[in-house]
Amino acid sequence: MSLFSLRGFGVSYRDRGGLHPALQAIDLDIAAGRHLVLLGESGSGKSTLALALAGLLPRNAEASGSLARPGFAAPPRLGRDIGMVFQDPGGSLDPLMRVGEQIAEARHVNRGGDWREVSERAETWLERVAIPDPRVSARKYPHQFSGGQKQRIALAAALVSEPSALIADEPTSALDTISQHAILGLLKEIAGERGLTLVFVTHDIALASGIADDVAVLYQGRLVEAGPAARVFSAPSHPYTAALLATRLDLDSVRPTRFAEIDPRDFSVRVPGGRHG
Ligand SMILES: Nc1ncnc2c1ncn2[C@@H]1O[C@H](COP(=O)(O)OP(=O)(O)OP(=O)(O)O)[C@@H](O)[C@H]1O
Repeated sequence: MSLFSLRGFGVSYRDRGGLHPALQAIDLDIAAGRHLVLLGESGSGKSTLALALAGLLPRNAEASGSLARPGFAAPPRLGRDIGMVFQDPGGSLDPLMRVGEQIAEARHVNRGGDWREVSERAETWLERVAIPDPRVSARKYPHQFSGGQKQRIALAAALVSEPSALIADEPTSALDTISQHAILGLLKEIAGERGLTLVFVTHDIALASGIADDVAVLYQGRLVEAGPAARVFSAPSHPYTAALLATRLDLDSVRPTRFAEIDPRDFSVRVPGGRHG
C-alpha cells in the first residue's frame, strides 16, 4: 500500500518575474513502512517535494498533477499523522518553553490526554531519544542543549503523537559527523520499531546509503531515478546517478556544472510499484 502516490506532479514558485518550475512530472509511490531517501544536489527540488508531501508548500507555490495519500485512513493531519523535522531544530522548538512542555503539548494537541499523562509521555520520549536525565531535562529550555540534543528533542516532539510518516528534511546536515551518524542510527531504530514510513532528504550519498530502503534521485526538478537502494547504488540506470556515484562526493561539494551535459529528460524513469515499475 502506498502512503503517498504522485502522478505528473509539479510545483512552480511564483515571483514578480513569473512562474519558476521547481519540480516537474514527478511519478512516485512511497510504500508504507519503507525508508525513502530523496537524494539530490542543492536546488534539485528535494525540500519542495518534502514540503508538498507534508502539505506545507508556501503560498507562492503552485502545484499541478496529483499528489494522493491513499495509505491514510482519513485525510492526514500534519503533526498527528505526518511528523516533520527540519535541518534547524531551533526552527521547530520554542526558545521560551521548557522542552518537556513542548513535547507534552504536541501530544495533547494531536491526541488529547490529561497533562499528567502527556508529561509522562514527554519524559519517556526524551529517554527514548537518549537525552540524559529525562526528568530534569524536561524542565530545561532549548538553549541549554547542544545542537545534536536539540535535534533529538525535535525528533521526540515530532514522534510523540505517533504519526504514520516522518518527513526529515536534512535533519543532520547542521551537525558534526559523529552526531549525524548517532541521529541517523536512532532514527533508523525508531522507524524500524514503529513501522514508520520515513522520507529522508539529503545531499549526502553516504548518509543516504546508511538509511535508505529506497532512493529517489532528483536532478533539476525531475525525478531521474527511483528504486530499491541496493539496486540504485549498485546498478544505477540513469547517467546522472551513475555520475553521482562515481564522484563518491557529498553533493554539496559538487559543482553544478559538472553534470551540465546530462539532460534529466533523456531517460524514462522506473518507479517501484508505479505505472513504470
Ligand atoms: N519559497 C520559494 N520561493 C521561490 N522559489 C523557491 C522557494 N523555495 C525554493 N525555491 C526554488 O525552487 C528550487 C528548488 O528548491 P528546493 O529548496 O526545493 O531544492 P533543494 O534540493 O531542497 O535545495 P537545498 O538542498 O539547497 O535546500 C530552487 O530553484 C529554489 O530557489
